[in-house]
Amino acid sequence: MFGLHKSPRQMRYVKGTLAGFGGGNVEASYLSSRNFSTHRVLKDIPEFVKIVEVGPRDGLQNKKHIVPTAVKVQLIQMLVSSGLPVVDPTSFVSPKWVPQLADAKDVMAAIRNIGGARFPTLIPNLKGFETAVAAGAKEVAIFASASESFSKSNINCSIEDSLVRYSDVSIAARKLSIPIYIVCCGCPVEGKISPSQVAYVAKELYDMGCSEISLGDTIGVGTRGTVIRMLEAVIDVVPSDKLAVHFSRHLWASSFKHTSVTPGTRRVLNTPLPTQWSERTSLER
Ligand SMILES: CC(C)(COP(=O)([O-])OP(=O)([O-])OC[C@H]1O[C@@H](n2cnc3c(N)ncnc32)[C@H](O)[C@@H]1OP(=O)([O-])[O-])[C@@H](O)C(=O)NCCC(=O)NCCSC(=O)C[C@@](C)(O)CC(=O)[O-]
Repeated sequence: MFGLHKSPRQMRYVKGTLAGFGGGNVEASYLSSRNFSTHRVLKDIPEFVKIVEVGPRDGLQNKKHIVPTAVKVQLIQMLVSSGLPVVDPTSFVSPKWVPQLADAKDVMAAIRNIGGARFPTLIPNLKGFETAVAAGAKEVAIFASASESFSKSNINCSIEDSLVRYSDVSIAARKLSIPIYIVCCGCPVEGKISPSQVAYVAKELYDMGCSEISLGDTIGVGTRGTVIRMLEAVIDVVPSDKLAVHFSRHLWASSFKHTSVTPGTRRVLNTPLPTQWSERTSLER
């Protein structure tokens, strides 16, 4: 348990069942951890773990059938009731691109006053930012890619254009907390993404004032080895306490089973509800 490695006062721990992860929880996974400190990023374990549940947005954005707004709201309420401190509720993206989340305003209106959790919502540009804030969002997340092809297929612009776009958002959002997502381990079009490329995009986002940078294994091809190399490159340029990770289920499983990339790297873990990559490909054009 954390206490084996940290003093009791350092043991801040947010406990939550990992949706879609067979009901296992983080604490139990850590108890079975072994093999610390072979890598720089594994030298320490986090003081606490924050779970960000992204299911209502990431899980539902690729579903073939559009889930009714009331069901989404109920899902969010239940996730908050289960004790999850941060839930990604929806995204303010183009309804032509993601019709599954065209009801973002209604979802936000229904959940904005739910107490006990934060609701960072995903936005792709200034228009999304303004709409989200008008709908009651108090926190937003932008999503950049370290893959040129994925950036184009996901937000229809190059990496450099996305950084300009997000710089505008960052200026507008200065008073808000802005988590960031980056595709890091692999790209459906280009394949492997180099750690230095991830580090470059992460640093740009950090420099523009993003409070948190979540590195995403978006298509679920990351391994413990590739993620460690990527994290080592990123923590050279961004403080580790600003980093989060967003893993697919298999990476979650292997990370926690075999010790994990999370010790020493970050306090925030994202956990999407189970989705199949075959469903996710619907986002590509
Ligand atoms: C970025 C755009 C909008 C560019 O899309 P575009 O077609 O290039 O945009 P545009 O500027 O040419 O505008 C086209 C139309 O979209 C409208 N528009 C423009 N912006 C918005 C907006 N914010 N909200 C609503 N509408 C918007 C705009 O007003 C216009 O409307 P029209 O004049 O045709 O009626 C589009 O590509 C888009 O929405 N992409 C989002 C796709 C998406 O949601 N992908 C999934 C994200 S999840 C992810 O990336 C991974 C993550 C985060 O989960 C982490 C992980 O899994 O690892």
